[in-house]
Amino acid sequence: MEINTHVIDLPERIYIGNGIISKVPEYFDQICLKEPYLIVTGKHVRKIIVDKITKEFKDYDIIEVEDANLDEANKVEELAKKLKSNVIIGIGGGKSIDVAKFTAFNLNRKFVSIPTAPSHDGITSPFAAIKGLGKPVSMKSKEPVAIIADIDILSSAPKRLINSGIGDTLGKIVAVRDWKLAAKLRGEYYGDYTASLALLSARHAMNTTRIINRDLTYGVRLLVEALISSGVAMAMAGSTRPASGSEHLFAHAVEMLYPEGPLHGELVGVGTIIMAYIHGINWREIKKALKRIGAPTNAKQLGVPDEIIIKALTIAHTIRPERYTILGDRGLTRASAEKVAKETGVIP
Ligand SMILES: NC(=O)C1=CN([C@@H]2O[C@H](COP(=O)(O)OP(=O)(O)OC[C@H]3O[C@@H](n4cnc5c(N)ncnc54)[C@H](OP(=O)(O)O)[C@@H]3O)[C@@H](O)[C@H]2O)C=CC1
Ligand SMILES: O=C(CO)COP(=O)(O)O
Ligand SMILES: [Zn+2]
Repeated sequence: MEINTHVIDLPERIYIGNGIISKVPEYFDQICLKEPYLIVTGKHVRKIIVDKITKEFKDYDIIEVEDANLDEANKVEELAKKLKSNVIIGIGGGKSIDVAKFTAFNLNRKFVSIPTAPSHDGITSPFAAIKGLGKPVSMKSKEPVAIIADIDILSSAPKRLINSGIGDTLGKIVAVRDWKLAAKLRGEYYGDYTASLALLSARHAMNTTRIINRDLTYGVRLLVEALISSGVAMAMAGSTRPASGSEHLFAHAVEMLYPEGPLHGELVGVGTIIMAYIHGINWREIKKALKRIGAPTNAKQLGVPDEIIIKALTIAHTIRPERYTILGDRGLTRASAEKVAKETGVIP
């Protein structure tokens, strides 16, 4: 009899609270993380936040990444080997965290996640979106030994980044429907528990849209918890399936066609409106929620030409053919793509 082993890599410890960034050295002692450390960050985050963390470090190096791609990951890998660092720390948005966890996985080093923006659910997930590997989808990576989520820092991130995290999380409403559909039509494994966890994150994100305009700190805390549990859902499922369906395929397609475009979560938000419409669920509620917080709901606000939106809708199903979604095997015709984009108000 074949025994299927399902391995779940979860974060070991999550620190979440206000002003906790100054406690990083204390936390590292608690979980016995030893220097030298390698910090992976971006040039903006380095200026604003990294110095606050490294004040008490003695043996460490910092590397700035501009993009989450293979070339950058290779540079980080080389430096980590040279430095003989056992701990790779990602400080920043999704890009820096992804490069750090991908390198930590390849070298089998410990990975610490210090998010500076609640813009994505890669904070916890043992997956990384690394460009240059053929497909714009996530690769298996290292789970964090610790996540340090300072709500003061996360709340002071630009509003656009906060809204982006809400968009990424609302996407789970569609992702879970797509997963259920794949289970019914293709007999794909469907994990009820992880699906529920992902949906719970989306519910939290929906609540956040009602709170954040009057209580930013509380709203961000709620959002961060949602992002963390969506990442846990991915870890438990052993894939990004609970967190990424047709709405993400649309986002990836736009990113491919229009690389310097919007933030990941902004695209996922608009993708969620469109795919919810195709699923026949309450897409207006999703659109209203995004509008409430001032997140983009159409091509103009995204800064993406209408033609790219239509093209992306027609190619989205080809991005990850093995992941069945509402787009089916043949995707949308150009005429249908135009129709759904118009009816949802994404294009005029
Ligand atoms: N692994 C996974 O499961 C997931 C991965 N992702 C990936 O994450 C990426 C998206 O992450 P996202 O955070 O939106 O984009 P980025 O990491 O590219 O960050 C966007 C910008 O925000 C800046 N920034 C971050 N924090 C702050 C802050 N506190 N104050 C001011 N500026 C700040 C960054 O600065 P700097 O230039 O210094 O970095 C960067 O310029 C995509 O590559 C996506 O594929 C998304 C979801 C899940
Ligand atoms: O962005 C993600 C979840 O929010 C990861 O999804 P992908 O596997 O589609 O890259
Ligand atoms: Zn995402």
